[in-house]
Amino acid sequence: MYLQELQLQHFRNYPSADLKLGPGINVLLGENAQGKTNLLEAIYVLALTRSHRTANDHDLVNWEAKTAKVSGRVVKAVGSVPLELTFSRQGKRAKVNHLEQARLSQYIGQLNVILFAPEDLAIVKGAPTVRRRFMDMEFGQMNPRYLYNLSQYRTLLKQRNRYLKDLQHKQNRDLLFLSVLSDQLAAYGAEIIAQRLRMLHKLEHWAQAIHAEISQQKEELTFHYATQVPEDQLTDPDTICAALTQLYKDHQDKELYRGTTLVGPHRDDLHFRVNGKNVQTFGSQGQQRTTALSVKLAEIDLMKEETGEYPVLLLDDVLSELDDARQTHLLKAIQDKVQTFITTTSLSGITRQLIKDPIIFHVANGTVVADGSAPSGDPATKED
Ligand SMILES: Nc1ncnc2c1ncn2[C@@H]1O[C@H](COP(=O)(O)OP(=O)(O)OP(=O)(O)O)[C@@H](O)[C@H]1O
Repeated sequence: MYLQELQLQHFRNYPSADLKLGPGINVLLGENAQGKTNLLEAIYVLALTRSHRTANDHDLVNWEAKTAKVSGRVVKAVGSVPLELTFSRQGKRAKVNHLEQARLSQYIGQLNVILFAPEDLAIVKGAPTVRRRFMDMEFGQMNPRYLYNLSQYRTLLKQRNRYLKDLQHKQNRDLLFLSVLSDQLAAYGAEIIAQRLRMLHKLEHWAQAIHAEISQQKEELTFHYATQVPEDQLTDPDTICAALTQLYKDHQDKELYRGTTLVGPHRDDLHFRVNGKNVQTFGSQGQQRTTALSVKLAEIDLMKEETGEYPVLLLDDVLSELDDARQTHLLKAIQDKVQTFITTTSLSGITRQLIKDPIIFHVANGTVVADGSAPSGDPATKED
């Protein structure tokens, strides 16, 4: 799939913008703080209805305006689809084919994106919440069922936590309602865990091959899904559900004491191991970087397999962060098959091959102008 056009209205520092995009490589070129990342963010938001930089949608609205709009047209094998998102104080509205969607989960998945940013290292080095968010965002956009289970699970989790808090200080506890909530939560939790395991199994397969190649076959990357559900019960959703139900019973006193749910996919983690050792704790910087890049690159293949289409790649300031070997792998993975957006302050830093036939957009102070070729005299174009 690729994004053919993008329109912005009062989005961040753009009063308005209307871009015709290329199906190959699109370079967003400009000085610092001009709006390059804001453009990438707009594409990310158009795909996922939320930003990767802020949890507050209102940050996306231009400081001088009340409403922001992002719209675009996605071209897929089956045809093209117009998408539109509006953000205002009243909330956000999402349209597919000009029709308003009652649920955002019906909208997400129309446009698939993978964002590469310097913060990706946090997937390996950061807290478990970063890895859970990674799984939820990525698997959610590939699989509407995952998104549905997740949203049901979150609603029930809030309700169960509230009820646990209510029970915390009571002498006479009515535990029947708690067990009803536990059963419901276990059912959705089990679906999420089973889907995570299925997707992680595939992701591991692709990531392993990429990691082995980058490390010249010296390292083997493996994944381990860390959960309280016993390993021999991590099979089908029914078995996982029974295991979770048992865990809620085992942890009941502790949960009542703490007033919160201590078991389930919202507490699970994903460990990356290189040659059997947890790379978060024991890996070198280089191994951690290779792991993060392998996992992100593997997503391209996973998305293609799950959705039938290649996703759109957003590279925010990452090329300068990668050494030559890692740049080459990134390049090989996207070459001629994936629409890519790259932000950069200068073309000279980008691998020569990577900027083969790019469309260049000059970004300055909330305006963006397309340019068929790189500016003359630029170091990257001198050899042409
Ligand atoms: N809601 C908003 N309304 C108006 N301007 C905003 C809003 N949010 C951010 N900005 C402005 O957008 C600019 C930052 O844009 P952006 O993050 O896209 O920079 P960039 O071109 O990617 O720079 P760098 O190369 O430093 O990452 C800043 O000048 C900031 O003040």
